[in-house]
Amino acid sequence: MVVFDDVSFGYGEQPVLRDLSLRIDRGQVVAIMGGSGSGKTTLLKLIGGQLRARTGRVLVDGDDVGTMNETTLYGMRRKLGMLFQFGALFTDLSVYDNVAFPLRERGKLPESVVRDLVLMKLHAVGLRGAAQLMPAELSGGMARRVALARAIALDPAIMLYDEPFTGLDPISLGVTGQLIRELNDALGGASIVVTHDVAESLAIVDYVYFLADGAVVAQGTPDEVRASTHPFVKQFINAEPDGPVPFHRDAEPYATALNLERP
Ligand SMILES: Nc1ncnc2c1ncn2[C@@H]1O[C@H](COP(=O)(O)OP(=O)(O)OP(=O)(O)O)[C@@H](O)[C@H]1O
Repeated sequence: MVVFDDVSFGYGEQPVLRDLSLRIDRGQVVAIMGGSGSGKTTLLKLIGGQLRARTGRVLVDGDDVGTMNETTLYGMRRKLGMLFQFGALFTDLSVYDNVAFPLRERGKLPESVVRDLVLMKLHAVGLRGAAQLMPAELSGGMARRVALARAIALDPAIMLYDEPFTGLDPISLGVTGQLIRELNDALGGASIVVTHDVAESLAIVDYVYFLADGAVVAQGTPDEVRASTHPFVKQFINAEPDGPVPFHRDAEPYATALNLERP
């Protein structure tokens, strides 16, 4: 469903992805893990076509995103559903109208069909009973689930999740993880979960890629990841502050920055 074939990308002079190759097959939920600034969000933007690879190819459902024009890009994006960490709901619209929004925007659907689809999506996330509430009346976990119902309104073949677990309480965390898995299996497509949340994602994904400095440094199934002796993977799994991923970003020496080196 998604293939990165030797992809390089940078903002200006700064290289962000270096010769990155990975693939996500139909039916799979795949986690992309990596430290802050390792290029995870950039990777999602390359899939959505907001950014284009400098070298290499990004294929979505077999088509090269880098060569798409406006029209084909628009068609490709219809296959994508996105849930972002702060995927804000429209605060002046009810839960029902939030989920109906992408369906109405698409046009042509009679309101009776919109209604059935909205209730079906809300039912899938367990919130049919919240249809008439306003976003301000929802807990953080509920709001995330409504955003998820809205993201799947048009039955996307590929779901992209950017930090879906951030800021959730343990119960909402588990519910969101299970929903990601169940919706993937129900939609019959593929899902990519960009996350720092090791425990939650290992419980639901089929495969994990670890990114560091814009390259894949380790990969495997959850069982392989748990058994890995790779220093990077161990640092991540055990949440160690320092290791192959340094705590400090490269900077001038601290003493120089504080002007302590003057005689
Ligand atoms: N629009 C931009 N212009 C310039 N540099 C950018 C831009 N967006 C991101 N970067 C840089 O590219 C690198 C990768 O950013 P990216 O957002 O992909 O990382 P990330 O892995 O998603 O990080 P995090 O987990 O902190 O969200 C970072 O060093 C960041 O500073």
